[in-house]
Amino acid sequence: MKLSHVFQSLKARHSPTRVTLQQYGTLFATYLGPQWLRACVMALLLIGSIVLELLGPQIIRTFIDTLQSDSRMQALSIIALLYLGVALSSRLVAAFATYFSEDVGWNATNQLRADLTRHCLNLDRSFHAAHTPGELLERVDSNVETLVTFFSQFVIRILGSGILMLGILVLIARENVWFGAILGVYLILSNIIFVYVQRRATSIYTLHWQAEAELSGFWGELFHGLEDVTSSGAAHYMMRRYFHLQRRENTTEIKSIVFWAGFECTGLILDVISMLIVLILSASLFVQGMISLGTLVLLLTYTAQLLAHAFDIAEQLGTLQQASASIERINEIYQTQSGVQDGPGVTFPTGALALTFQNVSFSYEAAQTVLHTISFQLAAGEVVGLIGRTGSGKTTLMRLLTRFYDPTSGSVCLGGQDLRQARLDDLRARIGLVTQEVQLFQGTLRDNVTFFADTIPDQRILEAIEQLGMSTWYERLPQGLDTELSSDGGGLSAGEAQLLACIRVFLQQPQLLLLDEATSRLDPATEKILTQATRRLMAGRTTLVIAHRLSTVESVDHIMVLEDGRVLECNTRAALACDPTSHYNHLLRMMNAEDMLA
Ligand SMILES: Nc1ncnc2c1ncn2[C@@H]1O[C@H](COP(=O)(O)OP(=O)(O)OP(=O)(O)O)[C@@H](O)[C@H]1O
Repeated sequence: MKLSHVFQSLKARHSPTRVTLQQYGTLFATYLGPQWLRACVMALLLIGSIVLELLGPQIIRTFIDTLQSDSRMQALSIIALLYLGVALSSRLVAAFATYFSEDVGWNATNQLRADLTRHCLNLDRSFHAAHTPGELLERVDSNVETLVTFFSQFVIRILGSGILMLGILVLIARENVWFGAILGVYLILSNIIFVYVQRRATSIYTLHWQAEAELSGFWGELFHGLEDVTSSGAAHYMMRRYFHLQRRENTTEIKSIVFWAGFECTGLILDVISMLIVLILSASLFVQGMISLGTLVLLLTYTAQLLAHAFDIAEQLGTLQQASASIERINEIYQTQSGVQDGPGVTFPTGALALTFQNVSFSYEAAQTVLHTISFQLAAGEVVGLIGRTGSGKTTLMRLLTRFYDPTSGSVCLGGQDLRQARLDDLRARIGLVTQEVQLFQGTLRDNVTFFADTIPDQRILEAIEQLGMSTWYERLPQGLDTELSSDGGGLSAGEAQLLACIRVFLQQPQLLLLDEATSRLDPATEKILTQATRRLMAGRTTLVIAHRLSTVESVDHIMVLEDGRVLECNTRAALACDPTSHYNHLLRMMNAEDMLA
């Protein structure tokens, strides 16, 4: 059972935020269930340490009572040694229990993190447009991190302390019912207070994490756009924004600290009052001769243990508060379902795929239609050049093909199959995409072209480089496939990054190719290699190329001109070039005039 099942019940709740006991239970069952053997060892060790801790005061009582009635050294020494053995074993067992609980906690959270990452990867573009990478990092990593303690410490300490306190209460009640009753009332009272505080604190922690996530999101954006920020002298404004977000994060953190301090103080006051009552009561029972000195010490030790564990529980409730706030924030992501759902699956033909847009309209937001009833057809293997002003909808059209979004109305068919019927993985494996901004990763050239897939042999990569006509460029790289690249470009120009993307796509062997030409000015050598590589990539593939230069569309079969999300004209390149009334012809004439002027 995966996280989706855990949170399915959350969706049915009235409040989208508060986590119920049942849901905690489901979470534990999901992530601790597969580790049941370790969890059992952990529970056994836990019970062992509890029994040993309960034994300690009993041995002390026997020691004191023996000392008063029969002071033989041998008996006393045996009792003292027994106490030492029990105390040592108790520590040893507790240490093993902690080791197991940490191990179980890490395994559980690693699994949770993997489930959450997978879920985020499957969400559509509108989700990623609404959440910055920094914010997602905060949720997938930091929020899950908080749950390590929840899965490990929480179980061992809350459960352990709870059982221990119950045991102590029973043992105290056996000695004196009144004692048991008073301490029982104390526990119920403190429990009510803890539950109340827990409910209040969750919203405070949530606010704090929201502020933290915003700050992380800001850092992510700042470091990603560092070049733009510094070159435009905007560092000062960005720092102001940073201070604003930092102040908000600090304020919420202070609130949560103050709240927690108040909570601890309440616990402390309750402890002092309880200890005072116990002291007065036990002293009067002893003076009246109703209990022995050993029993008096036993009662006081048990009471001290009881209060210490009640405080420990209070501390652990802090973990629970943080955990519930984390679970809520994780749940928020988990409740988000992708607008693009997997289809039942279809069989695509082999080779290049025909493409049909039928009355396709699309809007990112309901109020603004970006594409208006677009219809066109491309036969298998044809190449269409898309031209149009900025904002005319070229990129959006491509996004519909990769199903980053689905059309608001109409349909897109590839190889005669409606894209919505296809499985996403299957569809995307058939489409090669070269975008303007190629994302590089920290790693070698090999890692970057294979997306870290170690199943692709070097020989295949080198063949791809050769077949794309990029050998001259490759030979210039200092360490060949081992050349280290970094996510900020690592010394590669925009054109070179597109070369790298061409290798990626070539290795993928897609049936449909989508190219978004780099807008930045390329040096003539790189441009030549890139032009050759893209031509070879296009061979035998249906291709849609967003062209920012007219020279790019010189070799295409069809040209489609987009304007304000509408197809202005779509025909063979030759037909449009010959038609003096066409927009393309107008652009050609303008270009020629510019050339003559130059
Ligand atoms: N994620 C988004 N959310 C909302 N609106 C968007 C989003 N992406 C693009 N748009 C809007 O959709 C319209 C078309 O944008 P699109 O990026 O498809 O144009 P384009 O022709 O590719 O432009 P360019 O040549 O500058 O890349 C624009 O008005 C743009 O503001």
